[in-house]
Amino acid sequence: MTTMSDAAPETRSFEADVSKLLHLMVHSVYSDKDVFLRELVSNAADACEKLRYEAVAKPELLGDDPRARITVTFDPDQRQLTVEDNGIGMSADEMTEALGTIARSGTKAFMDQFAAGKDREGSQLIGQFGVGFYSAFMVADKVDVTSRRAGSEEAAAWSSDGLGTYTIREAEPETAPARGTRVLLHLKEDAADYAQRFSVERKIKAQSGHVPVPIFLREKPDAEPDQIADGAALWTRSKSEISEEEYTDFYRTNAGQFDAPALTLHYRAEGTHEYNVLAFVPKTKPFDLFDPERTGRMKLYVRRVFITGEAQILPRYLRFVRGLVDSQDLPLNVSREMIQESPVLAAIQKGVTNRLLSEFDKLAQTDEERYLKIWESFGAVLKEGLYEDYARRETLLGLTRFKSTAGNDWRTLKDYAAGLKENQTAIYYAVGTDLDRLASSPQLEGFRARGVEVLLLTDQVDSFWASSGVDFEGKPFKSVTQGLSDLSLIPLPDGEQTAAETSREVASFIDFVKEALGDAVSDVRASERLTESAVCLVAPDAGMDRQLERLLANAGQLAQSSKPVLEINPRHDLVTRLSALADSDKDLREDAAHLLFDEARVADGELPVDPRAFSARLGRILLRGIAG
Ligand SMILES: Nc1ncnc2c1ncn2[C@@H]1O[C@H](COP(=O)(O)OP(=O)(O)OP(=O)(O)O)[C@@H](O)[C@H]1O
Repeated sequence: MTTMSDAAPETRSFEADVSKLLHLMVHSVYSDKDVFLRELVSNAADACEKLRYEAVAKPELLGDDPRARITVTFDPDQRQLTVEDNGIGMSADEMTEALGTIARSGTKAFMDQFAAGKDREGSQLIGQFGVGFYSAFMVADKVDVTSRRAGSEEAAAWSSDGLGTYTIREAEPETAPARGTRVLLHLKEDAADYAQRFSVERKIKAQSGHVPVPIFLREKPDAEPDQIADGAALWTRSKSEISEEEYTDFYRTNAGQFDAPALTLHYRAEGTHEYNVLAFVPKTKPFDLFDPERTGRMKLYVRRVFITGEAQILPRYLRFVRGLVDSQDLPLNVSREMIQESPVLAAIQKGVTNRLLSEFDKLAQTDEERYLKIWESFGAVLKEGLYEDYARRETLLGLTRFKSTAGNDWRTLKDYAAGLKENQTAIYYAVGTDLDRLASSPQLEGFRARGVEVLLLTDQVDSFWASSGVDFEGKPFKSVTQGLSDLSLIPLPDGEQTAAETSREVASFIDFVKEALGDAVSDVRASERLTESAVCLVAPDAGMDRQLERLLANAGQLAQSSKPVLEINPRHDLVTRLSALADSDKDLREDAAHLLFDEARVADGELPVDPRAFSARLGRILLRGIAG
């Protein structure tokens, strides 16, 4: 600390974002205020675990008080509640940093959502953004934090009413905890319940009964504390002794979540490496799931000592999984960086990833409905694995579910393969952003007519994996907007005729259109894939899928986009009539050529090439129609 004088408290302003956040907390009509208690207990437990970790290298930090402990004191007369730990503590600088700013990215997004917010969502957001401490201001009109860093003589005191400023000063040593942090809440009038035993005890047991640090409760600072939670690590107990409620409590406290898990995986790996795994798949999807900075949320413990939340235990495409791995074999006394490189960790990563995927598979077989819920929340993330994790691609393809032209239900690739048509050589897909629009795109018509199923892919990631050379049972994936479709080989159902040869007239109209459009297209040709629409756009034969090209172009990753191919339906009334027009109608044919191209662009979700020219052409044609 550079400027803090001995006695005088120094008043500082919160960072602008903190002020906004506090304003939201203070004024929220948010009903589930209990979460503040879970946040404070969870911070206290984290502080104890951090100390346990630092004490591996520096046992002297523990002094004569080696047992971690959280003490909660309620005082109904003073309307106060205190959460105290004997963990790592904070120096004055650390307090200014931790309790005056918001370090995490995405906080702005949090606040926008919170402000817009429905209560239930708000409660889920608090945990996700590490704004936990500030939630104390939902129930307190003043918060005092006194802390002493482990191993330090000095202590510091922070205080705020949550209204824009806080004070920080040196604390008199005798008023501060010998080690660790004390958070004292001056409760608001309508929050007096949090100073009552029945309420505090019940809430802590329900919300935080499974934190890995024992919790004591006492009435007033000089009373004898009772232990209300034993701090036994839930994951070391046997599965058969643990109830679903206990798992859910643990998940909520440990992962800062507010829903119930959609899937719980708890097992002990034995053999070359020994470790316990307790992992949860959430029910609801965090909204920062696609934030590029979002990393995995699995914590690493070594023999019950918390090591880091940063170890990448699972691949990125499983970043929605919460929980922990507790290893028996990793050394405690190496740095976090070294642990990351350890072959033991690599073995754990492999083991846990495989196990999770096989649990998904099992669930898909035994309880499809539950699996589909998980898929609906996290399928778009799992699919990233299709191009990031080549070795597990087949497994992941087996887990992937699709919407398709075959109906509204989710489909598997096995379902698709079972319905392959005679001479069908590929698995066809269409990519877009909107399912309904995709389902009605003209490119699908010829496939529909032949009963060929087309997968309808609407997640961003789909463009990437589907065009990365994937195949299933020997059949490659092929975009319906890409190149020539080989539809002519697939017979139409009985009674329907295969396309007749394109007439000379139509062929020459096609040549005319090609000339009229010039450089705007790479080709104009008769289409096999259209049955009802007059025109559609497809990618050139060797070109990229059109949706992928659009994505890359929008992201500025494409120097030059390719020219599309305009396909014309030679059997369409409009086309045959235009083809039959005399040469003297050249102007009309020219307008029609451009309008057909614009129509195809619009069907693809794009704008006409030149809106003014478009209106002029449309106007001319309408006038001609009116004039008869
Ligand atoms: N009891 C405590 N002991 C030591 N440090 C603490 C304590 N409480 C809070 N802190 C510090 O304040 C920071 C901010 O706490 P806050 O609850 O707002 O977010 P967080 O704990 O980082 O995130 P999350 O709530 O998602 O776990 C913590 O990261 C920690 O550094």
